[in-house]
Amino acid sequence: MSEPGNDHLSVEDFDPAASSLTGQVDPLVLAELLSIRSSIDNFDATLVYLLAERFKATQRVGILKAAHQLPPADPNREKAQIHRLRALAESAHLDPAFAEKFMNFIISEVIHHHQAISQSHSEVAATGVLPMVSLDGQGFVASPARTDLSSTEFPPADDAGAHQK
Ligand SMILES: O=C(O)C(=O)C[C@]1(C(=O)O)C=C[C@@H](O)C=C1
Repeated sequence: MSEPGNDHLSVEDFDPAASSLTGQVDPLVLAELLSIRSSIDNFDATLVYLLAERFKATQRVGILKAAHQLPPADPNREKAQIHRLRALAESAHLDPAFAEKFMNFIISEVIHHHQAISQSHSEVAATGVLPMVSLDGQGFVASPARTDLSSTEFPPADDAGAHQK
């Protein structure tokens, strides 16, 4: 059984009834709290899946940008995104300032990933060894089996610059 906070906690180890309030509040109140928390748990799981899909998409952007030597950040795109998200947040009765802060937090993480991809792309060009970038905070994993640059996932050379025009 893994401890909470352990990096390798498995989903099955989750105790939905874990609470510091157990034994300290009316059992009926605790039951209602746990019932609401079961929805919160579903929302949180969905957030993780949504974020994972978003990071999969931004990883593709990072690879594209690295392959075409484009800068990791696009400030005008960010301004437009934040403007739109603030409006969406307002209409959804979510604090726009929170929406902006959350979005900026995600985007800054994406930019770090882009920088890591760009650096590994340069290293591939310099060494001919293809590293793989992980999105789970574990850093780079060398891939000794992949040294043939003719079949990397980067767009082919004749594609270079196609999106810069
Ligand atoms: O769309 C891009 O160009 C991205 O790199 C993705 C993204 C984002 O996470 O939405 C991240 C960094 C950029 O500054 C703008 C947007």
